[in-house]
Amino acid sequence: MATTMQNTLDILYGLNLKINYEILPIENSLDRVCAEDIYAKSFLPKFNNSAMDGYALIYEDKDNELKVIDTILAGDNNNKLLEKNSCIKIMTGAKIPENATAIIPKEETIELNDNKIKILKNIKKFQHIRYIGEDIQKNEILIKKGENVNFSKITLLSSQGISHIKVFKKPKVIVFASGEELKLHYEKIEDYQIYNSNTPTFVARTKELGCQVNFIGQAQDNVESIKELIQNSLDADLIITSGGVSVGDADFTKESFLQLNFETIINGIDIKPGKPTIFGKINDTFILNLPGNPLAASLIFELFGKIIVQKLLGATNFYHNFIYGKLKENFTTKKGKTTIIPGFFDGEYFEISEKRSAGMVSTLSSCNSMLVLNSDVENLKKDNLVKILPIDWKFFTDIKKDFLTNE
Ligand SMILES: Nc1nc2c(c(=O)[nH]1)N[C@H]1C(S)=C(S)[C@@H](COP(=O)(O)OP(=O)(O)OC[C@H]3O[C@@H](n4cnc5c(N)ncnc54)[C@H](O)[C@@H]3O)O[C@H]1N2
Ligand code: MOO
Repeated sequence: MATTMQNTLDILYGLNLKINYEILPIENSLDRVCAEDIYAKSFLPKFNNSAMDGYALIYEDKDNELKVIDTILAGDNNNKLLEKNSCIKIMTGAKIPENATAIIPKEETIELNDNKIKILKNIKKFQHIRYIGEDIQKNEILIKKGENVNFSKITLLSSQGISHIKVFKKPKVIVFASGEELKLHYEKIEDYQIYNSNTPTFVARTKELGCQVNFIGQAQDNVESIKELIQNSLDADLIITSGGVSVGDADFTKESFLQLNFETIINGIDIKPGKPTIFGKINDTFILNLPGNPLAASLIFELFGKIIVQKLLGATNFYHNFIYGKLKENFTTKKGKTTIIPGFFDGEYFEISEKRSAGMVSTLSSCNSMLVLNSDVENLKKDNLVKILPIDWKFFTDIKKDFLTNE
């Protein structure tokens, strides 16, 4: 019996996986998931320092002529103290004298004779001083186990002199398809044959999502051929196949997996498109059998497969998130089934794709997101707020927009 969408999500959200880690230099850990909690080794700044090129002084002396008694450059270990009515010339980033209580930028002073300066502007106590620990406190958590390592985490790590971290190993994914009518894109085809677009699609998609992906060719539509590919893939964390899961005379995928002790976790999902989806495992290898229809396969992967990948990556943020947008046009559908609707979100409006037939291949190249409609939805009105799930979320546009926020 088919599993509801909600139960399918809960099963996937609840998958309990043991994922192995490796230790990498931080330069090579980009887009990996951190496998340990990482704490700050020291305060940042490590010492009180100047935010400006100028002079360090004792605030109370601000109205007097100040004698310049020394110069401190960034990187100097100069422990000289200020005396009454003195100042020390200081550079941005340099350690300030222990008794300094303000920094005056150079351009807000005039140089007098006798190596003296005078302050030209009002100043505030403690101005332009960057205090120890105001950026990062010693022992503060920098990256939590399960968080993605992106450029900003590299900033944290390098600022702390952390050179190597534990990250989860990239999930190993193997993708193949079955179907006598299918040929790979580098093969010659007859007019009655079809290019296999699903395999390259999921090789690309899982690579984009951070997996290590292997391509092992394509099965013929018979049990022995499919079994050979499966047996060759059981060192993977996840096998993704498409096609051959329905009830047709040449649908052998299910049978082949069952002969290899496939443990079924989900056998059909109550959703449109993509109902014939199967999910299960053989030993420690998860297997996602997507429907052959290309759009159905991709939408099911975006809604469910991506959660499996997030979990295999070791990420703790594996729940779907959404943003609200307005529906661009009125929309009517047949109720009774949870439905995945692809479309394009321009930052304000979600426009439902007109091409939504499960067998299409062209739809997603002009979509960046999707809606999931509850089974009781029949009519959605223009301007209704809808919950939009991103697919492709590098959020740029080909239209020049004013993005400034005004009061
Ligand atoms: N009598 C029924 N027929 C069908 C049902 C049903 O419930 N009863 N379900 C339909 C639904 S829904 C779907 S989805 C498909 C699922 O079929 P399969 O997963 O068995 O896939 P195939 O039959 O092999 O192929 C379906 C379709 O997709 C094309 N295809 C397959 N693989 C690829 C690929 N790698 N790249 C590009 N295109 C592919 C294939 O040529 C077919 O057109 O079953 C319905 N039928
Ligand atoms: O559900 Mo099928 O997945 O319509 O193509």
